[in-house]
Amino acid sequence: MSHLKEDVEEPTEQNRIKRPPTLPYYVPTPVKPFGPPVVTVRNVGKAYNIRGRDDTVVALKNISLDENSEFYSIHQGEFIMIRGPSGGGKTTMLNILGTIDKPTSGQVYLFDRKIDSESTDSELAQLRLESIGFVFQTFNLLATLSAFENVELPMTILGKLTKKQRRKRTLDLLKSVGLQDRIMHLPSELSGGEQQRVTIARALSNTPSLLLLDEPTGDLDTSNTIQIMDLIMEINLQGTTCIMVTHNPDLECYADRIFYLQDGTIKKQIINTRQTKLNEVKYSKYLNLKDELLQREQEEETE
Ligand SMILES: Nc1ncnc2c1ncn2[C@@H]1O[C@H](COP(=O)(O)OP(=O)(O)OP(=O)(O)O)[C@@H](O)[C@H]1O
Repeated sequence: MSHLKEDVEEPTEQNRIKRPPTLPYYVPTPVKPFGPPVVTVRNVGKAYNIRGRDDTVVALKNISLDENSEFYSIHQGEFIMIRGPSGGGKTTMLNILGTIDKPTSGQVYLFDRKIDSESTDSELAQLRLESIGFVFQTFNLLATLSAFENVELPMTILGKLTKKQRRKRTLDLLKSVGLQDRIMHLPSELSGGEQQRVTIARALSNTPSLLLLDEPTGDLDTSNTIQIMDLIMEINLQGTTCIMVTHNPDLECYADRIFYLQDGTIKKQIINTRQTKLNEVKYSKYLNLKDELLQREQEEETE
């Protein structure tokens, strides 16, 4: 089954278009083609044992993302968002897709490689280093290394480039995220938005096929949130598959497809026929207006 954009133009009840890209704070982006499936999930479950107690927490129940089913596989170049209530299993799912965690049952196929409870830690570590980039809410930069050294490190560990090639790629990456003037800064000398840019540059250092992002804008203000989302979308439009967890419903417009996870299962998915960006000025106005209305409502209630 093909899942090119044209195939999903007609919304069904299940795959309805969440929002047409016509609201004033949306900026449409070019329609892009998708490649073959790169992430397939079959009957994945995850149960955590509670230390010191004869008890388990079931975080994921029988999740499948499979061609020919409603929740089809993730295709190369897709931008996926995972949303849902706290404790629903979003981070657990992202960690399993990123091989940071292994499923208790079922299998994940990443670029045709099978990952299950039998996969070895060293095999998964190599797969992560070569093919997967990670961006977290809390930046996770090494505090004693400069922006340059943080970005260069994964390339040094992988050992495929010469020192000269690494240096050029590091500078190119820092330039691509707009940090050419902050190369020697330590993380503590950078703003939150700048630190997240370094994290994104570092995540891209080994040219990953898959970029996983867990609340990448959770600690950022509106302006930085939009700048970081625009940057992630640019990376996605160049062909990198992105899977992002977020609590912010206003960011859904950046995604091609959104999964809603609750109680460890996918409750529904939404397909956007077209990705859109947020226009910072108009979106900020909309947020201010929303705040004003909320404040007025509260004042009226207390009168
Ligand atoms: N290491 C762990 N040990 C035990 N239970 C865990 C562990 N990690 C997660 N859980 C439990 O698994 C369930 C899913 O957690 P998860 O972090 O995936 O949810 P989430 O949707 O990402 O939540 P949030 O939005 O609050 O970050 C929760 O009930 C959580 O308490």
